[in-house]
Amino acid sequence: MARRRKPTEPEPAAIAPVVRAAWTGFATGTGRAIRGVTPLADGADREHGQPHDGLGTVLLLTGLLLAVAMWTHPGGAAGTVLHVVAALAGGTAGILAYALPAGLLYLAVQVLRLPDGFATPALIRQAAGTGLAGAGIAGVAALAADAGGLLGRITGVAPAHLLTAWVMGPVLVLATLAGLITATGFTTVRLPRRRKAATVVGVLEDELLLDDDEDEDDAFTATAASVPTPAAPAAPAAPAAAAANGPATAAPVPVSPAPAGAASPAGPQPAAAAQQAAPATAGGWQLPPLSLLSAGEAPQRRSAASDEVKAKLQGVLDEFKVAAKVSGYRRGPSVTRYEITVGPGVKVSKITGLEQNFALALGTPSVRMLSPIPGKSAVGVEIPNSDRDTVTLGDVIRAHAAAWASRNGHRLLVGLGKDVDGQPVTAVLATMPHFLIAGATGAGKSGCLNSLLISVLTRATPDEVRLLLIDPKRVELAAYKHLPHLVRPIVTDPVKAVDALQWLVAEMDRRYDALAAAGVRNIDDYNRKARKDGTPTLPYLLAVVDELADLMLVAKANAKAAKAAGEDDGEPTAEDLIVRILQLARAAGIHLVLATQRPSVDVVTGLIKANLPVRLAFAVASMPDSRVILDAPGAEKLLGRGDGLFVPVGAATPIRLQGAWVSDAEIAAVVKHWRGQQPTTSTAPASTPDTAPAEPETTPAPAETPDPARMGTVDAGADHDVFLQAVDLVVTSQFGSTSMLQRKLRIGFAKAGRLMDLMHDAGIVGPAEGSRARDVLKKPDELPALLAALGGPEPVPAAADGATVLAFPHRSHP
Ligand SMILES: Nc1ncnc2c1ncn2[C@@H]1O[C@H](COP(=O)(O)OP(=O)(O)OP(=O)(O)O)[C@@H](O)[C@H]1O
Repeated sequence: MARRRKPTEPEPAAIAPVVRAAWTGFATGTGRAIRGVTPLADGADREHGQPHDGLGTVLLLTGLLLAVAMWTHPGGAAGTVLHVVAALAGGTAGILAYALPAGLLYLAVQVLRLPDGFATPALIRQAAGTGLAGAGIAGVAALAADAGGLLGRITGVAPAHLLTAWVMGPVLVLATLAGLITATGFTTVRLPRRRKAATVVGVLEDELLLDDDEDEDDAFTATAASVPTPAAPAAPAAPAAAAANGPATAAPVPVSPAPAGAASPAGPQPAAAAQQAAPATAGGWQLPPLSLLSAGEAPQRRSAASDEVKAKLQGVLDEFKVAAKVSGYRRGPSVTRYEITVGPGVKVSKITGLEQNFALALGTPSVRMLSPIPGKSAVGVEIPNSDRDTVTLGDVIRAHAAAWASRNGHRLLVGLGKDVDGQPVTAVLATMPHFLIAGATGAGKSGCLNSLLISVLTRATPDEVRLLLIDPKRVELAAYKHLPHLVRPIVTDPVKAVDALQWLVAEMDRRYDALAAAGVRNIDDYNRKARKDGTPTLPYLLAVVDELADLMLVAKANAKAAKAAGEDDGEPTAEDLIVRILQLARAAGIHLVLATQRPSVDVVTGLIKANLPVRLAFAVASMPDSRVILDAPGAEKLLGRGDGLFVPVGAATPIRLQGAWVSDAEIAAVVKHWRGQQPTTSTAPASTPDTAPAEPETTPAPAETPDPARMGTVDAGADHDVFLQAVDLVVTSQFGSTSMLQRKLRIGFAKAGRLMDLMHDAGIVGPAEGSRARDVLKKPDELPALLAALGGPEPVPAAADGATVLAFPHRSHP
């Protein structure tokens, strides 16, 4: 008769889930502890499943039990049990039983830290090699001293009956050696393989790096002779050599190993390695060390909170009887993406339709569904992490340490952040070739601009990249005002910002003239040729506008007011200029980064958007705002503080990323590094006098001494008459403004800019001073003699009233 269970006795069915839950909790905790001590390997969590915590924990416990049994001899009842275990192990493996716990513990750690499917071939190879070596050792031990246990008898004694011990001995030794070689790979030469983030950006970056290799190599070789030997990055090790390299290289670059926690998810490319490989100097400039950029927190791959969310999502699916399974998750820096595998015959819309229910179950409005997850046949649900990780630019750069350290890569390589898989996202601004960053206030635009600028400043000298910073908000970019990379002081006045854009258009035209004269198609070809010919190269020009709305709206308001007053002079608007640059500037090496917190159609107009395919949206207030930026909804569900959606070149779907962060202290350190540096040699002066490094805002540029000897040599070619009219206008009005010349002489901006440059060459006006009109260095009473010197008509005698008579009748202004 079956025993009746007492009413107080728990049902076995009720015990089982408790035990299972306790075991799962224990195994998960063990796995997390192991992973906390030994971080995942490069790319370990990208394409693979979760680690096997259950199997790993069983192996770990077995290894520990055997270790205690074999290596210690405890007394008491436990000792008796362990003695039996040791006897069993010894009987099976002989003397090898002493090494068995070490093997099991190693295997357990590998199973716990490596995700399913990752490094499986390597693990199988190691296990097979170890097995073969074990069989060989046990066989030899069995033949020599009957100490090989059951295993040794099978592998050594039994075959020796057939082949004799004289044959089996050497065979077993050879088998042992072969096993050891297979397991350790001791004799194989392993070339390091570079792993890259499999983003569209990464691919582009690869192409670019390869493309540039050849000529950049040339450049480096060519300059190596004329430039002092770069100071060894590990300068403390070779102070004497560094000191011998002249002033620019004498100061050793401080190199410190990456602070604790610098391990990046993209793998073991240690910061120190990047520093060692990076040349400290380039063209006489000294590049800042990457150690100025700090490391973030070590990313967490799993957390109890994420496991809980996974269970809740599964709960919702079960509740609505949808045959789908939450098969896993990827924990990114700010959100975790849960993957739902859809069962056969289940409509995907049934899952996506549960968005509100997921939000309700989790108590968060920010649920974003992806159907499907790009590259996978699964539906994604992105849920904000309760504890977000800060992604530092230092970590993103160090994850691409090799690319950053290399002088072969593109100077406009920038770190943007990390994607949901925790992989670094980088981009080459030159391929984009322009970039729109938009988001509500506080969403992370300035953080992103800082990351872009600091990325460039860690790799590019002023000979290689020049910056034009337009900051109508006045404070956002102020930290950069002392950089030698600036082509002019930071422009803070929206009206003057339009002048700066005009200058940029003129610079673009001048560059096109230079490209045409050299018979090349773009700046890269031009620089390649210049290096071969030993002539100056052209720097890239990166213009950053923070805030586009101020510029567009103020300029629009001014134009409207001028029109109302009947003064519409047909000058190009900010939009006209921006569109022109967006359309044409790429070949000239000019790239625009536009940031705005007003993603409305009057700021990000259709024309601007049509020419700006690469965009990054941070959190916005509404879906229409998201549509303005991305042509799709999604940005309204972002979390702010650097959580963004990035549309790279040619991408169909945006990449969700957590923007990289640089602190004010890091910006200050990098700017301080550059401030005050003067190159010992300069390989690439700017293309025009206008692109010479600007004096800081506080120090007005000294007026250039006019050189009368230069006047006769000024040659305006076919435009000589117009040039003389321009000189007349400028000297008479004492106003060295390019736009004034445009208006009065009805000429284009490029021509007006060229005439102004000629006047500068002739010592009539001073150098360009930001967006201000140039100083006029000639007085009206000097005009007749001046015109005569320039080959103009004979001086006209002064009028009887003493007023200067203009040598040229001005065209009437409509
Ligand atoms: N990538 C990031 N990582 C962590 N925190 C960030 C990040 N970006 C921004 N934040 C946080 O959000 C705050 C606001 O960011 P930021 O100044 O970049 O916003 P913004 O979009 O430029 O705003 P505004 O338009 O008002 O200037 C920062 O002070 C910082 O605390």
